Amino acid sequence: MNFISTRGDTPALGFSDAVATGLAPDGGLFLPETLPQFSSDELKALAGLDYPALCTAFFRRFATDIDEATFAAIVAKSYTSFTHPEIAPLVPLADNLQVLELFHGPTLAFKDFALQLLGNLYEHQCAARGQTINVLGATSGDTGAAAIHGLLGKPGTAIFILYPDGRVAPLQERQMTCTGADNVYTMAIEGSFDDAQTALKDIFADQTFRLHHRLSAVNSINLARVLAQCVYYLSAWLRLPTAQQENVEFVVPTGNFGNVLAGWMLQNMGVPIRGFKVATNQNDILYRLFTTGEYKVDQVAPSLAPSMDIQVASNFERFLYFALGRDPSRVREVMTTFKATGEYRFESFDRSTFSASRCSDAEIPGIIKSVYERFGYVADPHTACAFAAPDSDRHSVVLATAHPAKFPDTLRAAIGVDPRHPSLEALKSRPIVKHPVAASADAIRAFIEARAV
Ligand SMILES: Cc1ncc(COP(=O)(O)O)c(C=O)c1O
Ligand SMILES: N[C@@H](CCOP(=O)(O)O)C(=O)O
Repeated sequence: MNFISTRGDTPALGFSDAVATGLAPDGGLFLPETLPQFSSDELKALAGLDYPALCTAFFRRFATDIDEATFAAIVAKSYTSFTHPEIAPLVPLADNLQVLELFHGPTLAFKDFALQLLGNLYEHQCAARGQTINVLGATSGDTGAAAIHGLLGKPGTAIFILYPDGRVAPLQERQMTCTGADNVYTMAIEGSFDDAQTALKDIFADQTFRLHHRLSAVNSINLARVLAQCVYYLSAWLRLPTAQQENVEFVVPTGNFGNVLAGWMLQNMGVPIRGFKVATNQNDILYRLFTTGEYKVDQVAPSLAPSMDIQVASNFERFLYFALGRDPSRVREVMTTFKATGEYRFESFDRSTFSASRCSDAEIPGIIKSVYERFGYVADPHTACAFAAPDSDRHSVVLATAHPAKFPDTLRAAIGVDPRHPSLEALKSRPIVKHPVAASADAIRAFIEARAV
């Protein structure tokens, strides 16, 4: 399987090279050249596989340049650090409502699903190619921690994480800055996640720097992230009774649009999912897109669901590619206009698969309370956004994207509960090590230059 850039000016690459490259050199995002199709017989054959076996079977369609036994071993290792035997349990709340819990990995957020795997893939690549690798990511809280824990102490790797200072939750910051690992560098920048992500893309666009440092990406600009996230949708879908399978809507707390895009890509591979609800916080650019057809950037407003405080959603470009009939020249045109004006209006696009909801900060505590009172379920503030606009005519599976213990202040204020997790408690007495760096590509480049392996 080859992977092509949404902007069409990069030669197609195999899986391992596309993963190592991260952002395509033409500024676009990699996508599979064609989306493989799963027939209903093939789907039936996947039912009953455990999570690692399902993940391996799914990736056979994509990671065709890694032999199956090697890939299976990488996958098996990646999911041993999850504490729930089902890896991604489906918790019933009502007849037509379930929660897909995605927070049983080492950093208690859905990012672990892809970043444990990516960390092990990088380790495999370093060994196979006899090279070191420097990994760069931007985070609004969870990707950074998960990426760091995917690569912690792995020989031949260094990891550089940009995050908006003061705009991630205190325990998220501790997960990144209290590791004590000497291959981890956390850069606290002034500004928002969008500022961090813009600087990161500028650095990846600098091919000389990227190639010199063998720089790779851990954000969902990396196609391996999105593919690994397809697997938990598939796993959940396969576990639903037949009547629910075709009527299911996944309700997805959304920021950078990687999570819900993964589900949508799986639907486009022939898995008959009814639809997806894009659930935003008060940073509602994607809510506005899917209700009006207009994609228009606004100021990022810090919220109680800080990891979703994003306006410029990276994976919009992948969606755009499909929405524009897979025409890279149109993607280039739209992205150039968008960069200059901060807006784009679709004349028409089929958004029937998507519904959308948004949730203000004023609403989040009330939703946490009502979910707790109605179902006895403790939802973190991001997951709470997915409960904002319940549907009655379909089977809803809400994606619980983070463990509530990461956000104790909001939980205490909403329901008087103080959720704790031993891995987070252990961090509270450790020293924070972070590096203030200006949110400019030059300053970040200089920082990396001095520390890269
Ligand atoms: C807890 C949590 N929920 C939801 C999201 C949004 O996911 P995505 O950026 O893939 O849309 C994030 C960050 O990405 C997150 O950390
Ligand atoms: N919410 C994310 C932001 C980055 O998203 P990604 O999926 O592109 O890595 C975070 O927690 O860092």
